[in-house]
Amino acid sequence: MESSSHAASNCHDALETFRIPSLLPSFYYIPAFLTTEEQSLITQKIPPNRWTHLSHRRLQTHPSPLTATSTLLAAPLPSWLTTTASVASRFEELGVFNNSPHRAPNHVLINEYKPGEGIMPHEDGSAYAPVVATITLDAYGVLDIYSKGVARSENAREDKSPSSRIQITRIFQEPGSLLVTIGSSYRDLLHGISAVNFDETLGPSTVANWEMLSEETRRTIEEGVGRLERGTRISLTYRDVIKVSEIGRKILGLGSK
Ligand SMILES: O=C(O)CCC(=O)C(=O)O
Ligand SMILES: [Fe+2]
Repeated sequence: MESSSHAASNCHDALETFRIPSLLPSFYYIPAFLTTEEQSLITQKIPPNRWTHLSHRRLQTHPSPLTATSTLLAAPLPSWLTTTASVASRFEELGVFNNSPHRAPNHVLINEYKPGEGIMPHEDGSAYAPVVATITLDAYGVLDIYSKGVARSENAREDKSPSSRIQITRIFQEPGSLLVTIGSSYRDLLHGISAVNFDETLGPSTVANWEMLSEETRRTIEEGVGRLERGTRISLTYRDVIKVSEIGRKILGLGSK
């Protein structure tokens, strides 16, 4: 859909260089956003006592989980999430949050996936402005992208089964990379990570950002004939929660840290 690139570019000029060409116009892949050293600086700062254990991954939320009404109690993000490797400044340079209400992230989810773990296809929903900046740490990831529509079926009930969702493509996330999902890609598509120990059939025809991967990554995948063994991947997803309540700051005395 080359014709839509101009409309998408006006506020995200710096990001345009990194647009994944074969997808809807609002996925951007920035390889080597962080060096190996910068990745470990961040990994070392992740607090070991903040994990919530879920069935197929573990999760932590900063500065705090949203309330039942999808509201963030105002509090700054911990500085290690914004100043380490100048992450927040690098987002600014790229204009990642230029169009979001607070023009900067105010919420970060940290997910850790061991080999064989993943996350079911889902959408991130309307609590957040439609922009997510995902940093991949330590090991590669493969994000499966699905349309919200379901495959046609003779049996209407079957339409609701997860297997009938239409997988559009996959995005390969190298360690240290940044993936930015904006606008229609955020609103109109689902994403998930399959709970496998090996990814199979990786290659130019199945990975949307194949041409943007390093030669080393492509060679490794080719040597494995499209098969790659998962390691333990940590993802940091930076978001802008739309509703923010100052009550947390005023009454609970939060935000002074
Ligand atoms: O780990 C990822 O890259 C995806 C995480 C995710 O989709 C989520 O937390 O909503
Ligand atoms: Fe998600």
